[in-house]
Amino acid sequence: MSQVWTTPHRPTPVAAHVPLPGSKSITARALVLAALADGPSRIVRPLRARDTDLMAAGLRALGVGIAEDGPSASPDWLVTPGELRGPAEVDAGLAGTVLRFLPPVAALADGPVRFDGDPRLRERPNAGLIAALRDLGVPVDDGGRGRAPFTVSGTGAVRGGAVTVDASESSQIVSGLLLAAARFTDGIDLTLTGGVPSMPHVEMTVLALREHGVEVTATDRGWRVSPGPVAALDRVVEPDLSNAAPFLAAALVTGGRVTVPDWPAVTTQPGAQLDRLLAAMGAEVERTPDGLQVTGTGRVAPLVADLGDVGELTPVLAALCALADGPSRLTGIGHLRGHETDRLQALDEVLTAVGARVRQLPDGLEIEPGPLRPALLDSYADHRMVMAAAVLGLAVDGVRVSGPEAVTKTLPDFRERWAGMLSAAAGVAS
Ligand SMILES: O=C(O)C1=C[C@@H](OP(=O)(O)O)[C@@H](O)[C@H](O)C1
Ligand SMILES: C=C(OP(=O)(O)O)C(=O)O
Repeated sequence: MSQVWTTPHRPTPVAAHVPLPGSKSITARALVLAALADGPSRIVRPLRARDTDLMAAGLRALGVGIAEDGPSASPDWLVTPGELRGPAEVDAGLAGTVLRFLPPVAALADGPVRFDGDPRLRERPNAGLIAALRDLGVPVDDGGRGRAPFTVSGTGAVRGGAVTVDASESSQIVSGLLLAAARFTDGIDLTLTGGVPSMPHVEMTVLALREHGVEVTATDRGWRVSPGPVAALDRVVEPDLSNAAPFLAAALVTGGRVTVPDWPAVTTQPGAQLDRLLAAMGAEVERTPDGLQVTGTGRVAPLVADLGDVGELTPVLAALCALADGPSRLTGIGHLRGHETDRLQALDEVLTAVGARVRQLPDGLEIEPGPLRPALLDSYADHRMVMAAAVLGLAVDGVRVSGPEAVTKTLPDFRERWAGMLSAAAGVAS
């Protein structure tokens, strides 16, 4: 039976340092590239959460060695590439990264690999990836649905070469193809048919490939990856800046101060854009020797922004919009209808329940704050909807959310960290 979490109400300013575990997106890329590399790689401070554990399990099912090494509280992952093989089953859970990054790896395996996952995974769009794999010479049986469940029947090699890809529904389709492409006989010359959301995540993929010694060129139509070895690489994973969003938002909502340490000076993580987005919403944002420091000024300003590059920040930013002192308009995020849930619909329901007036646009939301009221909210099995509910609960006494365990997807101890932040007296909240 699903739990219900009464989110803590906080009428006084918070003051906390909130260290955060590793980035989901960097951990996922590190695992895939290490699995395809020419020798063993060490991943230090990997995110350990449902999505990344499923990525590791999927790679193990394909023949990759992944072992824990180091202190038992936060072991490294040692990844030893092996001969990729089927038959295998990959449980993608609700992880878009597993759904889109592992089929091109499975295409390199000898034998059939079946992909499936949670009921909602079966609704997440994947036709662009399946069509591209077929065009690259890889048989995929998806029963004509363009979604999971599907079976990739690799023969141990992928021809690769020129391919035209529709990645309008997810940047992960591009990332998945690029990550495996150096191991295709002819590499890949990928042409996009249209737009692609979440460009920073594609840039993260390109950077990770280059760090592994892979030649990647941006073309005027897409990207080209040269065939060749993927060099083994030891790497330390940056903290997850998207998961910093609810904690930094707490400073804004309560007029307090939150610092997230180890904030990278340069990064491709979209969460890095929280500095400008929270500043636009009224926060004072400063990089200190400690990390990124966000201070609330007592005002939450409305936001008018295209969030197409930073879609995964939307639930928390939309929660802030419901607490702002004017109407907001968030656009460029039509693809969020294919995320863990239809996030535009879910945010409409949740923000309306706490008193906002919400209008869905084809590619976004208009949010007009209203008199706030307590409500029982649904998590829609979406980790970021739980985090959004927590932000609302700071300002609205009596916000409850069902299914809070959805946070296991990327931050299993979110509720403990949230409580730690609220109980810290200008101290460390971990
Ligand atoms: O490549 C990645 O690690 C991700 C890309 C984005 O996906 P979409 O382009 O499907 O939004 C993002 O929303 C997701 O959380 C992680
Ligand atoms: C969209 C997200 O996840 P996924 O990697 O499953 O697409 C997300 O974490 O916000």
